[in-house]
Amino acid sequence: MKLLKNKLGLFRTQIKRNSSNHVRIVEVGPRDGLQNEPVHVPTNVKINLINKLSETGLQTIEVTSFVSPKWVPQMADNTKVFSGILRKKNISYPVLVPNKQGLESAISVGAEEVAVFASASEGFSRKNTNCSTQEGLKRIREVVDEAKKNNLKIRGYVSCVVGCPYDGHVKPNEVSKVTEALLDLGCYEISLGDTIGVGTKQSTHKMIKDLLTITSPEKLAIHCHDTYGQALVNICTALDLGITVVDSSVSGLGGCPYARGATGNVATEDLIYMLHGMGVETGVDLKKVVEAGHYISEFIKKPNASRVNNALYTKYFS
Ligand SMILES: CC(C)(COP(=O)([O-])OP(=O)([O-])OC[C@H]1O[C@@H](n2cnc3c(N)ncnc32)[C@H](O)[C@@H]1OP(=O)([O-])[O-])[C@@H](O)C(=O)NCCC(=O)NCCSC(=O)C[C@@](C)(O)CC(=O)[O-]
Repeated sequence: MKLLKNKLGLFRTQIKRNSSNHVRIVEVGPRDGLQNEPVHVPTNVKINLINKLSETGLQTIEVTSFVSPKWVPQMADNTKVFSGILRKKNISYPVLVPNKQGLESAISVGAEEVAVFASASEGFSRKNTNCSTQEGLKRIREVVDEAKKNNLKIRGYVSCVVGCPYDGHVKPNEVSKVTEALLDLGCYEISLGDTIGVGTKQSTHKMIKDLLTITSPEKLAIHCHDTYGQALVNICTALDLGITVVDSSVSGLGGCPYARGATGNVATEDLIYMLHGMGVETGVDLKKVVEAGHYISEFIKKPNASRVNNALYTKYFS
């Protein structure tokens, strides 16, 4: 009986996967990628990067964050960056906001979508936002109420969905509780952040399965840092469970300033290469993303963290 049930479950997942042959990529490089960059990245370089990314076919590009510049100095030029980019009609340009002060700044420059963030673990919540998860959710309620009055779209993040740099293992039901709270507040989608990239196929599967008891895969996105090289496997696990929105960072830029040692997100180039190889459409031109990734990696003088970029750049451009 159990075997039959498992087989049926797998069959349903396959149907879901086959019927959804498109993945929406949320490019987070300009925000999540650059926020932890020790080299000061000038405003015009950030603007050039975002404009290049806008030409690739990406539908969503997270531009910057309106957080305290005392906490994240690299994002202090948020208003200049947002105002300087060439915004295309068919692209959404969300910005990260932690509180009402950030929301007001975002609204003042014309942001139409904001992303709020809470942590499934207490330790990370305190280090990242100077408050408990519950206090954070209260702050988010204020942001969401105001954002709704201004007709903004609101995306939610849950950080530390499988592990926390301070508290260790995070239980799936803690992730589900915070996700449910953010959905109840009115977020249209929740991005599940493996902030320190410790997830494996098994822990990612367990976490998402728990979430699927309270919501549907259409409400979820996956956001994997690649610290342990597990990101693509974990993304495939999420796709198998019906998730069709994936966050990534051009050339694997980044990390979180409050999660020491964590590397960047899965590289957008690697994600596209994998998805296209699986026959999944993204609408994104890999060659143009490779060019954008090379541009920013050259500027910050770091080896490009995308293996696909390293393999393809000379092939495309020499
Ligand atoms: C939440 C706070 C503000 C609390 O920080 P706090 O120090 O408790 O806040 P405060 O209200 O006491 O304010 C302190 C000072 O900051 C200013 N301030 C306060 N807010 C703002 C604002 N919005 N914009 C500009 N300035 C601001 C405020 O005006 C004041 O200035 P002062 O009076 O001292 O001159 C702070 O902890 C913070 O900004 N944290 C954000 C940290 C961050 O950006 N982390 C990275 C993003 S999260 C992430 O990367 C994970 C994610 C989303 O990618 C998913 C994943 O990977 O898992």
